[in-house]
Amino acid sequence: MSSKQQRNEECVKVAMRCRPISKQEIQDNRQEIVKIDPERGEIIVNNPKGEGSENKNVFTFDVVINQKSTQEHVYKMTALPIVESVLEGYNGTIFAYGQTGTGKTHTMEGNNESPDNRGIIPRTFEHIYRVIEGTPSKQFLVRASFLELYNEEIRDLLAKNAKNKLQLHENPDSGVYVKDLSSFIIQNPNEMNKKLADGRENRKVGATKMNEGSSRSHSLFMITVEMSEIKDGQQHITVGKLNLVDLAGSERQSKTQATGERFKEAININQSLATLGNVISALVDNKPYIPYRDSKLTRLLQDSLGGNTKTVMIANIGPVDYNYDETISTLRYANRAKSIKNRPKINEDPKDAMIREFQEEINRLKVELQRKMGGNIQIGPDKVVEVQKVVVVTDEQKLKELEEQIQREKNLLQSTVGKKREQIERDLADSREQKEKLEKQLKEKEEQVAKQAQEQEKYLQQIREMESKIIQGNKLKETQREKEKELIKLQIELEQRKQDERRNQEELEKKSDLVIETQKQYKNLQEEIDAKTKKLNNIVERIKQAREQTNEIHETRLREKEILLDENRTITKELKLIDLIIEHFIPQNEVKKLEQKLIFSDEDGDWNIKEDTNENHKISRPASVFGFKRPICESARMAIKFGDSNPRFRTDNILQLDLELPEKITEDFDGNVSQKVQETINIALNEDEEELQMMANEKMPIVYIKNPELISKENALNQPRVRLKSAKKTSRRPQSGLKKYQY
Ligand SMILES: Nc1ncnc2c1ncn2[C@@H]1O[C@H](COP(=O)(O)OP(=O)(O)OP(=O)(O)O)[C@@H](O)[C@H]1O
Repeated sequence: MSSKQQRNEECVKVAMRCRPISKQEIQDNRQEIVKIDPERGEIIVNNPKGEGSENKNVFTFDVVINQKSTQEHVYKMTALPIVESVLEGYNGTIFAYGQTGTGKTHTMEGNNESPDNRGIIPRTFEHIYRVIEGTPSKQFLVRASFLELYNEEIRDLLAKNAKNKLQLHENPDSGVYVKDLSSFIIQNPNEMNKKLADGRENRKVGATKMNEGSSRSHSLFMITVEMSEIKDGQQHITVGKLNLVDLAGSERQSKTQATGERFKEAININQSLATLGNVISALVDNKPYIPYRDSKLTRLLQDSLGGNTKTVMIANIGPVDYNYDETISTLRYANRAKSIKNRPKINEDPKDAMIREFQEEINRLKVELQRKMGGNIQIGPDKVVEVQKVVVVTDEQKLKELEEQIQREKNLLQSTVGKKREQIERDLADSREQKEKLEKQLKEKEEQVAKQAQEQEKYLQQIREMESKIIQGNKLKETQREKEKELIKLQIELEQRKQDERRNQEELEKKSDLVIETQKQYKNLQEEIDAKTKKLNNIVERIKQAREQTNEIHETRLREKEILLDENRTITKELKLIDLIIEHFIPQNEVKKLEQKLIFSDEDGDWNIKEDTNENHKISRPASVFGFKRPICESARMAIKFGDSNPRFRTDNILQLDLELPEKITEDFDGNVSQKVQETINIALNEDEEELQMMANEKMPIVYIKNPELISKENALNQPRVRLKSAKKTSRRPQSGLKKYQY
């Protein structure tokens, strides 16, 4: 936003007015909860249910008006500066807001009981015409319209048929306007008051439990003041528009006990007021979208809230405990509205100014009149142009001169006619016939003059009528107005300074509150930081301890690993020896046979001999021989024949027989190992350690070591799982001194 725009910014001025306690409230023994300090612009509302410092609500406004203030004071403090601005060409809005029965209509219209009771609207009328009277340098055209917004429908209160509903329209130049709304040119305050009274007659008013004569609609009295001035030979037109708004009261259905039509009215009233609240909030929060279109009320007030208008909001409240909630709600509403920024500017030379049209029409009529007169008294064309020029600069003096000229010409004409009549009478004797002829000519001339005079009168009448609509001040009142203007200017300046000081003070207080709050927060933060630092130190200490423990565990594990490796080496060594012995001293086919018969049992974690179910492996015996207990071979039979009582070959059942020893082909061991065997053993024992490392896999989870208790489970699990080199071959009874270890 440019600095120029910022300079033009002006906040909505908010005034608060509290009405006096009513007779009914006194009768009901109601407690007064509102205290007002007009000097400080402060209002304190005590919460009837609250306790201690909690029960005080303090608000500051640009203007606060207490219960005893006069209507004149209210006018001076709120409307007067706005009306002065409207007469300079600004737009202005004065609107009263508040709970039902708090004095909005009293503030805006007042009552007719006495002149002192007149409200803002009638005082505005007087003010406007007083200023006009004291400003002869300008011409004014004042128009008035009056409408109400009832159940979201717009009605023209000054129309012949006030029931017709009107529509809202918008155009880029003049903004939102009401189509076909009647507008009356008004020349004085009395006429204006008459229009206000006429409109009031048509306005929807009903009794609620809260207010006998409650306004059931929002009303809007619009005054347009067009001003024309000649400056440096140039015509300047400015237009000021003033909206005087009396809103219907916000209310709670529970309190008003409204039903039927009243209930519907109340819903609509509350709805449009809620929208007004939303617009205020959106403007204050600088939202990108302002919901003006949500109700007709906000559309009508669009220019007054956040637009090109100087706005005063008067928040009306009641003084007693019963209305505490509504009072606080109104004050909060008003407090927010204080921050709305408008950008008022003078409306200069608008295209559609009516005063320009009027002036042009008057000039046209005057030129026409001059032309007619000129034609009669035979004024040359050059002279007409001159007259035309004079007429263009219209004023009362010039018109008088014109009338005098007409009169002079009339007199001249009459004296000429008189002289001619004398001449005719003198010549009468000469010829009767000539006399009659001349008389006829004279009569025709007289008729012509009369007709012309009539026509001139008609034009003059028309001009006078149009000119009367344009009002112009009086020289005599000019000095008085100048003085009054000076005084008002000083008063406004003084009041503005006070209000600025108040706003600055409030801003300062807000800032110091913020500083205190920040300090408090800082203190809290410092405490939080201290607590967290303490926690952090504890955690660091615990981490340190944990690290030390981890190192210890690590070292233990390394030691355990070493031991385990050591054990592994020993086992591997032993296993290799066993392997070697098997390889070299047990026949391979026997080893294979045994391997096939052996099976590892997961249950008991040991090798068992498998039961051979293969039929082919079963020993087939010879079929039984009759007369013998069991099968018997041929040689046994022969032996029986030769008297042998136990002729069976003992080899029939080798398990019951001693082994038939093979023929001895080795020498007895005499303590000296042959060189070949010794070399083989040495190779096995000196083999690379890595190859000796043996770990069982899941199928072979058992190894035999000397000290299994030295291997922790953890270590065992972390060992690389390597299948025993000759697991099958070595899976036999362990060497003495080795113990079974299972991973
Ligand atoms: N400042 C005041 N001094 C004396 N009487 C007042 C004042 N304000 C209001 N009253 C009286 O209180 C009554 C209610 O006031 P008024 O009708 O103006 O309220 P309202 O806010 O316009 O109500 P509604 O919203 O229902 O139209 C009227 O009788 C009025 O004369």
